[in-house]
Amino acid sequence: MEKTAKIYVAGHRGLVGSAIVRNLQAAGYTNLLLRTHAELELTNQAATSAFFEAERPQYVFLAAAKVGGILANNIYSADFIRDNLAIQCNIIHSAYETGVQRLMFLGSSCIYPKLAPQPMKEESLLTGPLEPTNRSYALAKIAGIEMCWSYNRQYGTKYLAAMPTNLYGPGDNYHPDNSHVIPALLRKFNEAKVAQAKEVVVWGTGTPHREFMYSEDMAAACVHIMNLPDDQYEPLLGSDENKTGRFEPPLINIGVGEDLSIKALAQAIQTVVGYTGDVVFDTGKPDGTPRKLMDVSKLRSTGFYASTPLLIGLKKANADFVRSQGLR
Ligand SMILES: NC(=O)C1=CN([C@@H]2O[C@H](COP(=O)(O)OP(=O)(O)OC[C@H]3O[C@@H](n4cnc5c(N)ncnc54)[C@H](OP(=O)(O)O)[C@@H]3O)[C@@H](O)[C@H]2O)C=CC1
Ligand SMILES: C[C@H]1O[C@H](OP(=O)(O)OP(=O)(O)OC[C@H]2O[C@@H](n3cnc4c(=O)[nH]c(N)nc43)[C@H](O)[C@@H]2O)[C@@H](O)[C@@H](O)C1=O
Repeated sequence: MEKTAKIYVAGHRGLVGSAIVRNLQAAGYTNLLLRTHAELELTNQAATSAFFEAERPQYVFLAAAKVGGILANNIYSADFIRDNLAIQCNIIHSAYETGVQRLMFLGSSCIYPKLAPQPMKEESLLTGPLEPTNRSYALAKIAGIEMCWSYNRQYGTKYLAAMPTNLYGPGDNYHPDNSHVIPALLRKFNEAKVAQAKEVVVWGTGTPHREFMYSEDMAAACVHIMNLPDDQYEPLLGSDENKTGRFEPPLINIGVGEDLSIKALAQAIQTVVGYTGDVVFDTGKPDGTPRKLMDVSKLRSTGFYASTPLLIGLKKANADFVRSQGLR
């Protein structure tokens, strides 16, 4: 991407979108196209189409989505499938109509089957049943991958679907119930520390394993991939199955390649926060997928390695939480 290229970051106030904007600005990109949710409702097809017609971005990072943790996905499953299908359908089709050069659609590691072999390779897509707690969100994301693939095949577009592992970082959603595990536990341990509470309740059995990537590393990976030269980018765009007979969607995993149990994560957050009470597990809450460790060989073959160790990232994320809540 040239430094003056017009780059639309959809969802630029979210965890990932805001990190992409900071990364692009630090690298000297001067022509970023940004719209808040209030300014542009991306589930509205006419509004999205009019925006693309008027602005004609050259590159698009599609980081706008309805996002939440295990409980929100389970409870609001209709909202998750409806909003995500609409947002991605409107953006991908408008990008095609206005000649966007490259588009990166962000999915999630939950697109892979619940019991996919570990670490999960891109080729595990559509090989088995999904985790029920987030099936509606996962199916919307799978439809987004198929949409990128179909447009690439039929229209010769260059749309790539990137599948991040679980993410965390500054500006995260710290809602007590609807957020992901790291922001939720940062809130719970900090609040318990302030209140001198006897215990903190962690959901599930503590045995599931998750892989976590710091949002700044995720943004760096997205910008790195978007900037790959054609001879490295185009092989990622999927094959034409009719010609090759190969099931090769335009898919790339983004992660760090290592995971830990939720129990070990809770202990790490407890240490970072400095909470000295007990940790108990609420086994009435869902565990979700037992393990989802990404195979990141494809990403690494492009030359990208994440640089933030989990403990450093947790300290930075905790500092953001403390600052955002005015606790210190
Ligand atoms: N966070 C994570 O752990 C993971 C995230 N991902 C994926 O990464 C991407 C970004 O996620 P993340 O940054 O965490 O999400 P956030 O919830 O932090 O941000 C999403 C952004 O999208 C905007 N948005 C949502 N709905 C609409 C809409 N209808 N019209 C316009 N804007 C809208 C939000 O604006 P507003 O807040 O104003 O509604 C917000 O700025 C998503 O595709 C997600 O699926 C994948 C794996 C893990
Ligand atoms: C990114 C990813 O995020 C979701 O899937 P998930 O990986 O299950 O994410 P999670 O962060 O919510 O939970 C991870 C684990 O942690 C446990 N856990 C403990 N205590 C809390 C807690 O207090 N809050 C939460 N949310 N989880 C907790 C929880 O029980 C689970 O075992 C989907 O949205 C999915 O669609 C998706 O894409």
